Amino acid sequence: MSKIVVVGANHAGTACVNKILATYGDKNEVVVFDQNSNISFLGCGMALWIGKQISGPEGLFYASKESLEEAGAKVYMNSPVESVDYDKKEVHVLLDGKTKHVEGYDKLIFATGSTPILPPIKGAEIVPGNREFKATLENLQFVKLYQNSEEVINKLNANPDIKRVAVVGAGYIGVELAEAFERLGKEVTVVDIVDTCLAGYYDPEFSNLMKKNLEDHGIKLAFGQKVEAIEGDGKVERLITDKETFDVDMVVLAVGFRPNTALGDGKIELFRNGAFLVNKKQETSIKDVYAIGDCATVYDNAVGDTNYIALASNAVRTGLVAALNAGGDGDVVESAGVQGSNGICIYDLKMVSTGLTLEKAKRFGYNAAVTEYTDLQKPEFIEHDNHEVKIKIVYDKDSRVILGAQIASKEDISMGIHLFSLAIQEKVTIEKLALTDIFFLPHFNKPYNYITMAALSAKE
Ligand SMILES: Cc1cc2nc3c(=O)[nH]c(=O)nc-3n(C[C@H](O)[C@H](O)[C@H](O)COP(=O)(O)OP(=O)(O)OC[C@H]3O[C@@H](n4cnc5c(N)ncnc54)[C@H](O)[C@@H]3O)c2cc1C
Ligand SMILES: NC(=O)C1=CN([C@@H]2O[C@H](COP(=O)(O)OP(=O)(O)OC[C@H]3O[C@@H](n4cnc5c(N)ncnc54)[C@H](O)[C@@H]3O)[C@@H](O)[C@H]2O)C=CC1
Repeated sequence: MSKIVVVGANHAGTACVNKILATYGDKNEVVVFDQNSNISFLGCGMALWIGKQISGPEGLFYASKESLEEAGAKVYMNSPVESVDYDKKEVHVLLDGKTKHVEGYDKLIFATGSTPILPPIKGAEIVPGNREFKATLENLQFVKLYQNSEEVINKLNANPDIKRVAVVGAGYIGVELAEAFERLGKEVTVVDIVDTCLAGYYDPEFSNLMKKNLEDHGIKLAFGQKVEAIEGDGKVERLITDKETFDVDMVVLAVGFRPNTALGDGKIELFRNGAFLVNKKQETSIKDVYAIGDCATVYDNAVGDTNYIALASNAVRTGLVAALNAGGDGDVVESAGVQGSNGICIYDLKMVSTGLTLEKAKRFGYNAAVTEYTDLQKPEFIEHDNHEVKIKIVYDKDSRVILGAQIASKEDISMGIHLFSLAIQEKVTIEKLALTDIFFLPHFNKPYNYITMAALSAKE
């Protein structure tokens, strides 16, 4: 019997632990340490909870210490792993945040995730040693954990005077929270250093749809501005950028995640952003040490190389791969790689994307071209609930292989993006996509649907 120690039990850790125990039963002793008091919080529900679109946070958890223990693991919560002795194969833990404890391992799996990036903004600091990203200035909020959303909600409930909220970062978290605060009747300003929103996921014409959507709902956009300082007498009063000063009562910082890899202690090879560099088996550069989820790299099929993409979907899948490799007797399972598929729904605008935008494809050196199409979801004779859909496909002019896709509509077009995710993974060409069998039923789509039409319209 071998002992597997898992550090971190959120989405990656939970998936991994459950898979090891379900697949290899009693072959392994599984010991789990997590520094938090809860696990499996679905951050994606944070905006829905804050914006009162769901009644409470209860449904945002799908696992617990008890459920992992029922599956057969030994789980220690509130127990940070402080260091690892890779030669002796031991982890050093502060059990319950108090008692020093040493646990030996045969295999070690890091699922330590990520932390919110703290940009160099005067006045924006985290209380030293605080693991819940508490800022020194009151009403300056980081948003990652369950506790963070709870704190925001408690403050808003207790202080009706918090009327003006600035969100720094117009990525996925920032845009979702902007909607949530606006739904609460707050005056919302979204600031981003680049001159658009969702720039990592969409080309400008798609980002512009979201921009307009936000503005149509009264959200103020301050794009292309660098935040220099957050000021106030003990609590937030002003947000100062290189161009403007905003009087605000709360500031939320959401400018991306940084991998949490301090336990590597300079001994494990890292990617350029500090993530644990792993191969397709989730192995790090140290034997018997694996890394999964937001603390690790992924193999990105769209760029044909290692990359960093922090998503719960990647966390779960990398957890499964590590479980199958670490839990069995020399089993070898390789990740199929990822495309960074993602989606967002703000008010009634739904946008999904996968792979590379045109701008990114060019940056990665592809001779990239695009084909676009806009049409109704269903035939014209369907007079109700029939909205326009905009699609853009990015492909490589030389190899003809599909590199990315973006779709936007008021319709639920989310399932369509999975086709493109698989197409990128399997290196499907734009010509092959044009002849792909896509069913037709007027309740759902058109015979010459926008996917086929976009592919058939490829000119270059
Ligand atoms: C507001 C918000 C919305 C999001 N929405 C989506 C979405 O819609 N779709 C999507 O795909 N992704 C979404 N994400 C991203 C997603 O939440 C992350 O990609 C995911 O949480 C990564 O899971 P993980 O288990 O790898 O890491 P984490 O969730 O960061 O978990 C790491 C775990 O490790 C523990 N840990 C860290 N260090 C130690 C240590 N030294 N000792 C013990 N324990 C330790 C932590 O307590 C934590 O439980 C969202 C994130 C946020 C914040
Ligand atoms: N729907 C989904 O799939 C969701 C996914 N997530 C994931 O969680 C992770 C973290 O999300 P986000 O924090 O929103 O990161 P993000 O990468 O989506 O967006 C960060 C934004 O901050 C901006 N920015 C960077 N530095 C800045 C600075 N100094 N000042 C102002 N703006 C700055 C960037 O231009 C970018 O628009 C991402 O990997 C994201 O994909 C989060 C929420 C929802």
